[in-house]
Amino acid sequence: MNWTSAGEYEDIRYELSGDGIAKITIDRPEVRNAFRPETVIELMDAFERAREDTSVGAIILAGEGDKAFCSGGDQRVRGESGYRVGGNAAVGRFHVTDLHVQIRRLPKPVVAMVRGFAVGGGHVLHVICDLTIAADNARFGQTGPRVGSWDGGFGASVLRDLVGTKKAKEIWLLCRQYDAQEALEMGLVNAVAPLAEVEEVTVQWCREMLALSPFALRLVKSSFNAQEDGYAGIQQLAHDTNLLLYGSEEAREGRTAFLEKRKPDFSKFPRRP
Ligand SMILES: CC(C)(COP(=O)(O)OP(=O)(O)OC[C@H]1O[C@@H](n2cnc3c(N)ncnc32)[C@H](O)[C@@H]1OP(=O)(O)O)[C@@H](O)C(=O)NCCC(=O)NCCSC(=O)c1cc(O)c2ccccc2c1O
Repeated sequence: MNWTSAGEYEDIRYELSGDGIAKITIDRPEVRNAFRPETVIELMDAFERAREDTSVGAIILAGEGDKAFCSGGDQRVRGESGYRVGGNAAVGRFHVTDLHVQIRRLPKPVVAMVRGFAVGGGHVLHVICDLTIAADNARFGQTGPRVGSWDGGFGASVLRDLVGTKKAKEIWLLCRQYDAQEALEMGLVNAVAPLAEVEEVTVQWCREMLALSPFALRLVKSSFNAQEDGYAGIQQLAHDTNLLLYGSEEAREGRTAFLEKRKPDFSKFPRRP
């Protein structure tokens, strides 16, 4: 696959396939692609770039190298109140909270391509993605309670939706690791491919989606989130469908009547049964 670099970053890479796929890669292999606040800020910028680019229809999230997708928050910059910008900011926070919401809200499918470890906050990242394609060397797990942390947000609720309550509790309470085949069997990933072929397979899945109606895919994603994300999810689905209403003659009559300072005439539009 020939990727073209399309953005200048320090901790990540942003690349385009040329046929509608953006690939965002966490590029910190020396720490198994752990993220620091700066990494998350760059990831958010790249996801926004992919969202705004109308030539992009699917996004791959990956980690550099074969050893890890992502090992979660960089423990070297973890402070008393979160992760610290520059490693020494007086007050830290969880920048990743906003990234989770951004990936859920992004109206294009996001596919995690997992090679090696997806653990801790790195595991949560793949859980939040719409699909996961795992290499046969992938290993999954939560590590929070081992390092004095946990994620009771999407990292618990969406995980439970995927694998069921007992299994989700097992994953969090025991901090075990699971291989790619076990992950497939429990519904944590969509497919497993040989390490050497995982990118080809991931791109193929993206291309299958690129051949489909982009607006239908947008609605599929927001309808799943509507149930899982409560009011915020309903808001996303409602606003997405309002985009469709805006394109109708009926809605145009309302806007045009306002601009022409007359009463709208909706009489010609059916009151659908
Ligand atoms: C990922 C591993 C299983 C890999 O093991 P392996 O044996 O292959 O490699 P090493 O252990 O030798 O690691 C190589 C090298 O990388 C460094 N490193 C690895 N992970 C991290 C990390 N997360 N932070 C910093 N550095 C890391 C390691 O120290 C080595 O460095 P050397 O200098 O010695 O070469 C294994 O490495 C592993 O288990 N890593 C830790 C995984 C982990 O516990 N992650 C943090 C979980 S908590 C979290 O991620 C988290 C983040 C958030 O933002 C949250 C926000 C809100 C709520 C909760 C959050 C949250 O829980």
